[in-house]
Amino acid sequence: MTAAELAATPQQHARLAEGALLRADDLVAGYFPGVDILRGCNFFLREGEIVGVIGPNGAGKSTLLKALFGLIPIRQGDVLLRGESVAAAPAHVLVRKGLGYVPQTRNVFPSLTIEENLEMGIYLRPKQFTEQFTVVAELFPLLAERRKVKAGALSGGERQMVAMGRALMMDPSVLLLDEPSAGLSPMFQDEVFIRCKKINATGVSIIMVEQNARRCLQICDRGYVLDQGRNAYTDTGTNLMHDPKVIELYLGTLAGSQEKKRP
Ligand SMILES: Nc1ncnc2c1ncn2[C@@H]1O[C@H](COP(=O)(O)OP(=O)(O)OP(=O)(O)O)[C@@H](O)[C@H]1O
Repeated sequence: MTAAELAATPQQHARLAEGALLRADDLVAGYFPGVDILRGCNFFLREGEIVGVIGPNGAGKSTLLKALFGLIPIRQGDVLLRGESVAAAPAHVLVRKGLGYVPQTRNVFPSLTIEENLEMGIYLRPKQFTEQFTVVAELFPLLAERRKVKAGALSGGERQMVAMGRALMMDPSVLLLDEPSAGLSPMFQDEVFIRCKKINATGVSIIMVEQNARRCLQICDRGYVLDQGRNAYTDTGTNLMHDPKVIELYLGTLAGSQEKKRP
């Protein structure tokens, strides 16, 4: 089955999404009344997977994460977490249910130290701070080494570690990452993808929105290409990377724009 065929039918989505950890069915959502950004988007994440979401600028990738995390109202369709509808649940409830979210920008408190930033991540269960800090520091040793340094003094890559570390403090089962490699040097970008694999290996399922489409698809179990708020293609990361239509329509231009950004 080709990527195009998989994306074509909502019935196939419904069948494939059965038993998924997190799924969105026929999602319609937006910011302003009467303006839909997601226009019938289907998505699912199975336990243990890394799923990548790529697509052109403005396709609705970040909006999908915000809708899954209860940050914008869902106008139609449903979001199910372990089979339970959470479409109306606000973000703080979803955090308790095991979702962690790392926004693309303004994802650390610059005037707070690394340690204080991580404390903010577990303010719902402060007594577990020490235990969870040890777990997070195993993934990001730098956070322990520099725990008294203010986040505002860190590099972009280090801030990204703080943001991911903070989201991991609540021991989530699903981590939603919005363009974790954005604005980082190629070396730090690579580091981010390696860390994501390590986090995934600890049992955390990951949804990753990325502009660095090729690198994202390389580490993903499955990927979605969004276009104009709908699924354009979906398949395994490897198949999407080698699908001539996906290359022609999305990877060529996306890869080109990535190249141009590099110094
Ligand atoms: N807070 C907001 N208020 C109003 N409109 C928004 C808001 N955030 C995004 N949009 C609009 O929603 C549309 C989709 O944006 P979104 O950020 O989801 O796209 P994206 O696929 O993540 O693209 P990019 O890669 O450029 O971030 C765009 O037209 C954008 O202008």
